[in-house]
Amino acid sequence: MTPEGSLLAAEGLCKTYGRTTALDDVEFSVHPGEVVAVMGPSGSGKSTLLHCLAGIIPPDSGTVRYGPHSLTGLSDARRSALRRTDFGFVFQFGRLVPELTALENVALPLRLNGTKRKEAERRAHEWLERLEADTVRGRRPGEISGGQGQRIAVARALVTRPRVVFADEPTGALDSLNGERVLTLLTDAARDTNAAVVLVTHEARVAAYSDREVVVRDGRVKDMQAGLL
Ligand SMILES: Nc1ncnc2c1ncn2[C@@H]1O[C@H](COP(=O)(O)OP(=O)(O)OP(=O)(O)O)[C@@H](O)[C@H]1O
Repeated sequence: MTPEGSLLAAEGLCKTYGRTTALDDVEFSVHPGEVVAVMGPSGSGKSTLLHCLAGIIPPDSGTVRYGPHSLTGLSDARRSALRRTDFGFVFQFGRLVPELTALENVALPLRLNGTKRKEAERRAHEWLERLEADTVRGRRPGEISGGQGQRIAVARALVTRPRVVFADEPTGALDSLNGERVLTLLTDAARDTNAAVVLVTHEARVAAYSDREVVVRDGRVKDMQAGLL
């Protein structure tokens, strides 16, 4: 796939940790509304790719373009601001704030972006309903199940209406039924809002929820549907 019309595109990404090559001349792009599954064995470079794409870690060389912005050329402060407004994140273990209720957790990204409490909680409530987690809105993360926690994490990632959602093994800690429900809710919601999704996983079944799969092996990316494997 060419990066033409893409929302996020990386070229020539390289990243090493000491003697380990985590990314080796990687190209990657994703379009608005597209769900791309990033697959590959453990240690192949999937998380490093996701972190470089999201501007969390800088590559040693190469570029990441997000819309008109060169992420790699922005200051740390601008990159952080862009992450808060334009990107959403879901991790393997929700990473919810333990002291806050589910509703407060979902409202948090809006509050950090300056939205007033009442409006932030109204929108958080809507997303909790959509993610089928409204019944636990008053509970703290220690008082809910793993599946409920991941639904809350997805609601929190989507509440700001991000243009790109980065999900790193979002169902890795769930049983298959809960995992499938979370994936359905995540990808449906992202498609409805025309958000792009970069979905890192080593579970083959997750690919069924994606529009395209790429495979990372030894730091190199291969596009399955481009027939390069
Ligand atoms: N902070 C770090 N310091 C040193 N080496 C690292 C660091 N982060 C990643 N690596 C190494 O880079 C390589 C790629 O790691 P990465 O976490 O991107 O792989 P992955 O495909 O996401 O693996 P997994 O599926 O197990 O999460 C691995 O060899 C890993 O050990």
